[in-house]
Amino acid sequence: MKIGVLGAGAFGTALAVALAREGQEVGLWARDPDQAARLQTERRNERRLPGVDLPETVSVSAEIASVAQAEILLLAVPMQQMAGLLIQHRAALDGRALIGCAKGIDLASGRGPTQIIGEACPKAVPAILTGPSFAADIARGLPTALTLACGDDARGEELQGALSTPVLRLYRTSDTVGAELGGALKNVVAIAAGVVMGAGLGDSARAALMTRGFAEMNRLALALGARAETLSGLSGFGDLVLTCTSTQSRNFRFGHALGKGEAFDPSTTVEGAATAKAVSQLAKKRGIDMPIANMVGALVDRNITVAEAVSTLLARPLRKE
Ligand SMILES: NC(=O)C1=CN([C@@H]2O[C@H](COP(=O)(O)OP(=O)(O)OC[C@H]3O[C@@H](n4cnc5c(N)ncnc54)[C@H](OP(=O)(O)O)[C@@H]3O)[C@@H](O)[C@H]2O)C=CC1
Ligand SMILES: O=C(CO)COP(=O)(O)O
Repeated sequence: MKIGVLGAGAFGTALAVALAREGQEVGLWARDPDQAARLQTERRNERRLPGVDLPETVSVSAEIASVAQAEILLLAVPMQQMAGLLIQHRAALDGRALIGCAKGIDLASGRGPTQIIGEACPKAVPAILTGPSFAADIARGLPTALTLACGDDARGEELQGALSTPVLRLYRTSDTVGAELGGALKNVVAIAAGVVMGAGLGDSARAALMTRGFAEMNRLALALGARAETLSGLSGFGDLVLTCTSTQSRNFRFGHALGKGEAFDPSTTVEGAATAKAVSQLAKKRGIDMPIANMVGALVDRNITVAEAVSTLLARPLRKE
């Protein structure tokens, strides 16, 4: 089955490389014609995924209509860009299997990837690929396990088969809500974990933050219809652990810089920043307590200082676990 990847960033390029290494023909779409031409001739994406060669079976193009002819399309653009991309290119994309790879919630609509896909492209088969996996690890061929969530389990099984490789192992679920909320919320907690470490609060405080963050993830996700086992799986707990404990994570590094009072490159993709605000809004509407997400949203907007955020969290009333 031919596969198309829309978005030639770190993750899109890594997925294209991993699938092409298994002999798959992969079309990779970069929106900028100059960048597409450079990748196609140089066979490298030095800006987003340095040091990785593109296999011969990857062809890079800025023509979305040609890449979109593939049966399966992976949408590897940042969350806040996904709705615009789908609406702009609906004619080319509707009716395909469209697999969201972004980890976040759209700030304007409060929706996750599969709902955004379903609304923009009503004839598409919406799915999501998520779980603990750094682009650089995938590109190096290191073993990774991810979650493929599709509401239509029969189509999900086809996609699972088409996108798995011996080292990229996909587990399957029909719980799209749980899979996408796990991936979105763990980025918010990872920013908070970075703040804790950057502010010098220590490993014990990070473990406490991760645990309370996981409780918070469950509270919102279950209220929105997710299954508890999805949150405990790769797309929730698994990715929470990875992202809160690795300096490879951009969300963690962004939080670390906040905690230390250092600057951070604004061109870096940090999905948890907008998503913190999106989930705070979702939770507020439902009366759900999300102190960590609220704190991250306020820090991102510079409405509070790190010292104020820490003392607010520590001053919360003592309660049952
Ligand atoms: N990197 C990782 O390890 C992983 C990332 N993800 C998820 O994948 C998603 C993408 O992240 P990642 O690839 O790392 O991000 P990058 O910052 O590396 O790349 C983002 C890419 O999206 C492109 N892009 C941005 N806006 C648009 C648009 N409107 N239309 C078309 N293309 C656009 C950018 O193009 P341009 O260069 O022209 O700006 C760039 O190629 C995120 O949601 C992230 O959470 C998931 C798992 C792992
Ligand atoms: O989602 C990821 C790993 O699973 C990548 O995390 P960052 O976006 O924080 O780099």
